[in-house]
Amino acid sequence: MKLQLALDLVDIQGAIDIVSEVQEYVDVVEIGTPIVINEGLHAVKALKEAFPKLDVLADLKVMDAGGYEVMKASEAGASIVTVLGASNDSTIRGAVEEAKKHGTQILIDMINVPNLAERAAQVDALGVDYICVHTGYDLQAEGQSPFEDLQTIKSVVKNAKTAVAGGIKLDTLPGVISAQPDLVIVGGGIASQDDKAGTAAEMRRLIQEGSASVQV
Ligand SMILES: O=C(CO)[C@H](O)[C@H](O)COP(=O)(O)O
Repeated sequence: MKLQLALDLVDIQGAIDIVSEVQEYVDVVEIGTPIVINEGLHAVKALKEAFPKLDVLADLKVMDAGGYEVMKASEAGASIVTVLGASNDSTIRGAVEEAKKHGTQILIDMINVPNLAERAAQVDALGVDYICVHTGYDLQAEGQSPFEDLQTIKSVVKNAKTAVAGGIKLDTLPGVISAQPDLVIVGGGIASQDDKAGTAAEMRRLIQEGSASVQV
């Protein structure tokens, strides 16, 4: 199980500052959609240059032109690119095909997909690397969480790895870990904390403990 730090509400320098504090505890750094909108793919390039050992995820939430968008993000240094599960299958196929040329991975974001189990099974057959349940900020504000959705995809996804995002904090992490996703995505739960390194270290410890308990 890997830990991904999502950076959304900062600029490039702010992102570098946060990652500098927590880099030893995270596996993947996400350049969130707001950063890409504000700064472009330069943000992906800058973070990859600053932290070459970390995987950088470009949260483009691609909805069309999958091949082209994945090509540009891969050229900027992204190891993983997000494509929306609500996209047409042809967009997802184009993204997967292009990703293979670059050794990049595709994470399908199932945000706002109504028929989650059915669509997750369809997307799983398209050769994607990750399928991610995600409760976005607007629904988090209405009290929703991605935890039930994670159970749903765990029961139907057979090929891809599973991921979960949306308001995960230190106190809700144990419940997430017990569902055994392959990738846990945390934004504000680390980036908005006063003690970012301490929080990330504790999350890393819990994840290692949770992964080990399943292996034995
Ligand atoms: O993709 C996102 C928003 O669309 C966020 O990066 C994701 O939800 C994780 O951040 P947080 O833990 O703060 O919810």
